[in-house]
Amino acid sequence: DENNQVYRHLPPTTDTVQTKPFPIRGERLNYVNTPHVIAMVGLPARGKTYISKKLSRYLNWIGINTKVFNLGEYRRHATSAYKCHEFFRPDNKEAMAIRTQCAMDALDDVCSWLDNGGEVAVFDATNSTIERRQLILNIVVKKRGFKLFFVESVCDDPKIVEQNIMEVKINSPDYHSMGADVALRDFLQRIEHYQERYEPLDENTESGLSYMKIYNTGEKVLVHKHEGHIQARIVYYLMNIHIIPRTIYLTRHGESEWNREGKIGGDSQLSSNGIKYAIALANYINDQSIQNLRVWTSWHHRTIQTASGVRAPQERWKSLNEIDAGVCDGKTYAVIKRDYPEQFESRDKDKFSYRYPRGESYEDLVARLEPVIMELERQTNVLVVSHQAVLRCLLAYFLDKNAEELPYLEVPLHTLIKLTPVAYGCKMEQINFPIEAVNTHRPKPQKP
Ligand SMILES: O=c1[nH]cnc2c1c(-c1ccc(Cl)cc1)cn2-c1ccccc1
Ligand SMILES: O=P(O)(O)OC[C@H]1O[C@](O)(CO)[C@@H](O)[C@@H]1O
Repeated sequence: DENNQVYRHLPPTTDTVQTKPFPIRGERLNYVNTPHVIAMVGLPARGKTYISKKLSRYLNWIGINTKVFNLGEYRRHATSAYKCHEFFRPDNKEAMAIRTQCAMDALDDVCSWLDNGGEVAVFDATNSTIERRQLILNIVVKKRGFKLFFVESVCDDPKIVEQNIMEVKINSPDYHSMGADVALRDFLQRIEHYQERYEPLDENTESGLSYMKIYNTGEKVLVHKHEGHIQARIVYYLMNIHIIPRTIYLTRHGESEWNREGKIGGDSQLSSNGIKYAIALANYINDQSIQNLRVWTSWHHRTIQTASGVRAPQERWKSLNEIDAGVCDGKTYAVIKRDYPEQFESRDKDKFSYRYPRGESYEDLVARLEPVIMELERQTNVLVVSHQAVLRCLLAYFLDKNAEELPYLEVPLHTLIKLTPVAYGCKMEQINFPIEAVNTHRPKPQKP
């Protein structure tokens, strides 16, 4: 029924008292959104936070309400300024007590978040012993009935571990008052303390757990008893990401004839300004001599024309086509406001979910763009030539923008967006080409 509830027995017939059948007492059968806990496992500097943040960004973008709970933040909140690695000695009883209490507090917050609308909680911690994983199982599964999936990152490549420490560890609050070399040495000691007690996931010792082991950033993965749709999606996503340095370029097509007339949709030609942009873009990109560059366009003429001068293999993606405005295709906003006043008004009320009659919503666009994002994660250097609504969706993924902000992101014509993955996020640069173009951006109307 409408709550995605699955009933073992037929709901009570309509002639009984209650108007809506109520779920079977005490059992969560709504398999569609059974709350999930993803618990990370691994030594420090194995990319656990990187995976946690990236996975959370992806799940939120596809509409699964996800939040990361980082144990390091709880420890920093519970203790005075970090001194040195001694805190992490396994025989440091006082510190161990604080660390266990922090874990309990974090798990408390995980459970209350999942009780209040959260769908996936990522517990970002080392969780490096069987004892700690048993504690999580008892609280999350046995006591609360949530699903639990462990994700272990195993990495014995010293170069990658060092890259991690230099990129994200020595800038962490723990080391803000130390020099880089002191911080590096201290952190390596910290890893030693965890190494002494580290018990990797192994089906011989923890046969009942659902988990995946990722070796050396995805070179090899082992999946053990994963269950359900969400866990399968997570396995698939984590098998597709990589940390090879690369750049993703995003741009709209050059100004089109219908842009000039204020008409939405269609498949019109580039205007003379748009042709100038196509030439300038091709010169700029060709001059960069970007290695192994791939160019992706939509099936619309205006994007194919815009990319035509770029010397690189080109692919046409139907899923990069502009949002389908249905009955409003080919109309200006003024005509839509005149002919479909109630549609026009309701669109701005909830622009993300609003669907044009016989057309699409931004929500529909995100679903159709998920395979594009998945393939972008697998690639290295790509130039995407697409459209205003589509680029808003892609930008929202890379910049972690929510459904409220997404439909109003500024993506002007004749602007090349350059995205470079850094540490836990993306650096964005905008290259504005000084070529005349109309402004197609409609800001959110101010509430009266
Ligand atoms: O396995 C690692 N070991 C050390 N470091 C790592 C990783 C991964 C990583 C792990 C699993 C997957 Cl599916 C992808 C990346 C990312 N990172 C990372 C490197 C530099 C900065 C921030 C994070
Ligand atoms: O969601 P918005 O703000 O109407 O922008 C999407 C519109 O932008 C355009 O690409 C150009 O105006 C139209 O084809 C499309 O309908």
